[in-house]
Amino acid sequence: MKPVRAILFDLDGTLVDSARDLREAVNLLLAEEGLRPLSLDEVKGMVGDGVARLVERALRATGGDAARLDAQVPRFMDLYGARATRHTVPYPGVPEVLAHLQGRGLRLGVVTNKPRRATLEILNALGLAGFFGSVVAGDTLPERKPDPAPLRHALAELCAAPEEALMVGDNHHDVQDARAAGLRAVAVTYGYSHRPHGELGADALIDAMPELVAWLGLE
Ligand SMILES: O=C(O)COP(=O)(O)O
Ligand SMILES: [Mg+2]
Repeated sequence: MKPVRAILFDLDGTLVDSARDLREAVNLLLAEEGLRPLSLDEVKGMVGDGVARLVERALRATGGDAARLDAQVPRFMDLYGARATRHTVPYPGVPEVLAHLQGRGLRLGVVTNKPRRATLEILNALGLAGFFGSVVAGDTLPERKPDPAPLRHALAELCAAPEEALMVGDNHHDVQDARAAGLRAVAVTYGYSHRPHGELGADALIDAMPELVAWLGLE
């Protein structure tokens, strides 16, 4: 097996814990619609497939009208854009691991279903942007994860072949699209997976980002 030379990271639930800010924005939208607020766990169960699916799931779970998504999704983005970095933090060890891997010469990228504007705002605010040679967001291409196109796009930007690349994510989509694009996959157990971790089909499960360095043999 070829050594790993490029790593693509999912954002929400893998690099950053963004659920509190997402919850606040969702609950403001729900309040405007006269609907009940969601708990943090409910929101975690709805993240990972892009903002349109998050808003749709939030409305359905609270008895709202998902027929006006065309207006509700931009409204959510306005509400979220104003508070995307209030409580959002990197998971333990993430900045240190990214610095270590970059220092070892690995090429790093982000592939997320979150829209680009919020993605860049978070990466910049948390001091993570400089680690990544490619950032492919939910609206960068017409396709989103689990379609393998965003992963392939990131690999092309990093000049890396699938056989020498690894995807690290929290969701079955991340593992699924890594497989579809011919990459190895590591899943984190602390994120927002909607399925039991053992069923994700990843090459390895890690409970914290520093375990990735050991798994790669790059201590
Ligand atoms: O669903 C989203 O908006 C983002 O999710 P991801 O970073 O886990 O792809
Ligand atoms: Mg995720």
